[in-house]
Amino acid sequence: MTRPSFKRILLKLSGEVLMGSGQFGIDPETVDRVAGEIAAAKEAGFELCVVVGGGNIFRGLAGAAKGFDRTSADYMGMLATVMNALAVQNALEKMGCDTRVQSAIPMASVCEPYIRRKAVRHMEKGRIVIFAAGTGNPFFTTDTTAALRAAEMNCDAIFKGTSVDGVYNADPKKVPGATRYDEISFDRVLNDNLKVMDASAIALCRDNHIPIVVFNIRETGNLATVLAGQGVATIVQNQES
Ligand SMILES: Nc1ncnc2c1ncn2[C@@H]1O[C@H](COP(=O)(O)OP(=O)(O)OP(=O)(O)O)[C@@H](O)[C@H]1O
Ligand SMILES: O=c1ccn([C@@H]2O[C@H](COP(=O)(O)O)[C@@H](O)[C@H]2O)c(=O)[nH]1
Repeated sequence: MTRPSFKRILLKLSGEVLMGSGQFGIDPETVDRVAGEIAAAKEAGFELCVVVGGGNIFRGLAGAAKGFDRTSADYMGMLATVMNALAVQNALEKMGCDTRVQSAIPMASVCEPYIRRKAVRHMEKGRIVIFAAGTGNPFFTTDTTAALRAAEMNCDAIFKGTSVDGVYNADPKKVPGATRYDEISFDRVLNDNLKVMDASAIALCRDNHIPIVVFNIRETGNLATVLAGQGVATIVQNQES
C-alpha cells in the first residue's frame, strides 16, 4: 500500500528506542544514527519538529506502581524527556543542523521555554524544533504532547517512530499471532482499545484531522522510507479506504 506524502512532519521519537540494545538510558550510537536520519530528512526538504519520549529513563506510571506519588513520578518522567531532547539536539548539531529545544517546563539556563509563535518562527527559519518536557502537565504522555504540538504547529502528519512496525489488532509483544493493519481509522483504534498510543492522543488527532504513521525506527533507514510513503507502517486516519 502506498501512503500519501506529507511536508510538515512532527516526529514522535520513542524514548525507549534511544537506549539501543541496552536496558536503560541513552545509547550515543543510537542517538547519532537516529539524528543522522532526521538530518537527512531535513536535507530532503521535509519541515520537521520532534517530540521525544522518556521511556528509556522514567515512566510516571511505573514510578507510581513502585510507590512514588503519581504527580511527582510524572514530573520525573517529563524531566527524563529533557535529557533525551538535549542528547538528540547535541547529535543533530554535531551534524551541522540548526536546532532549538523548547521545554514545556521552563528551565531558562538549559533551553528555551515553549512559546508557540517562537517555535513556528524557528521552523520557518529551517530549524528543527525539539519539544521537551511533554505537555508540562502530569497525567499525560508524550504521545498526547505529539498530538497537541502537531495541531499547534499545523503539521500535516505525526510519524510515531517506535519499536513496533505499526498498529496490530493486539499488542504484538504480548500476542504472537497479532496481525498488523496497513491503515486503520481513529475510531477503530479507540473502539478496539488498541494501546499503541493513548486514547487522548488518538482523539486529538481525529478531531484535528492529523494522520498518524506508526513505524519501526529501530530499523536503520526506515525514517526516509516511511516519509516517502513506502515501507512497512500503519497509517491511522479518519477514513478507512
Ligand atoms: N495494538 C497494538 N499495536 C502495536 N503496538 C501495541 C499495541 N498495543 C500495545 N502496543 C505497544 O505499544 C508500544 C509503543 O508505544 P509506547 O507508548 O509504549 O512507547 P513509545 O511511545 O514508542 O516510547 P516511549 O514511551 O519509550 O517514549 C509498543 O512497544 C507495543 O508493544
Ligand atoms: O505531558 C506529559 C508527558 C509525559 N509525562 C511523563 O513523562 C513520562 C515519559 O513520557 P512517555 O510518553 O512515557 O515517553 C510519562 O510516562 C509521564 O510520566 C507527563 O506526565 N506529561
